[in-house]
Amino acid sequence: MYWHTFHTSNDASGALARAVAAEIAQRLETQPRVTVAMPGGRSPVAFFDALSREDIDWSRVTVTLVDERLVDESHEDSNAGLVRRHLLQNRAAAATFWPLVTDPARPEADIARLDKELPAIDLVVFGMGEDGHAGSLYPGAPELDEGLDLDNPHAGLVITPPSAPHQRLSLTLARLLTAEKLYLAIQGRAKAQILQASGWALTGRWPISYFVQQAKAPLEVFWAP
Ligand SMILES: O=C1O[C@H](COP(=O)(O)O)[C@@H](O)[C@H](O)[C@H]1O
Repeated sequence: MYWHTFHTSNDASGALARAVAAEIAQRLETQPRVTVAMPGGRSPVAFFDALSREDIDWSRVTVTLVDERLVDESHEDSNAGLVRRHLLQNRAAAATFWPLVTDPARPEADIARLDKELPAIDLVVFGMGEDGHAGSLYPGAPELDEGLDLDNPHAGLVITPPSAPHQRLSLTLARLLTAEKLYLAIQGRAKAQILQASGWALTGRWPISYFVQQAKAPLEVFWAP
């Protein structure tokens, strides 16, 4: 795990946008397309706005999500809506968006679609809650073991968070760890403490620990107090 520490969340968002854009540009030199899975929630707005202005060949970039709430895209809590409003703008308007949820009433149909059609993910940018949830892999969710099972053959699953609104469709840990690089964007001392503690115990109490204690994909942390 590599930590990058910044004075302000704006500094962290700008640096993360530059790092992700540089990684995409470098990959586009040797591969035809790049696919990036993005976070939702409240935190990524400044990062999305900065990344949308980066000068890369967005026409060869596919953007998908790490997780999505089972709501219509017009709902204020939709992660797809957030990506459309803040990332698929400016230069990034040329990117292709690959939504996780097309019918919130039938997530099992979207899970089958993910298994068949989700492109290979090159990069993952994700966030973490103060309870240690990563993406929508929530502690205490009845489906958590399935989501953390590295032998789970499915790309996604429905998650029922015990302490947050909406059922979710989340990519599985197994699928997220197929990425070649992981970027974790977090803010605040409480999240930093959880992340540090998660280095000591691999536990469903802090699902983030499964990303910290793995050797498949390098994890870069962008943090500001
Ligand atoms: O519910 C979610 O929460 C996490 C963390 O969100 P944040 O706003 O506290 O950073 C987020 O990464 C995830 O994609 C989202 O659906």
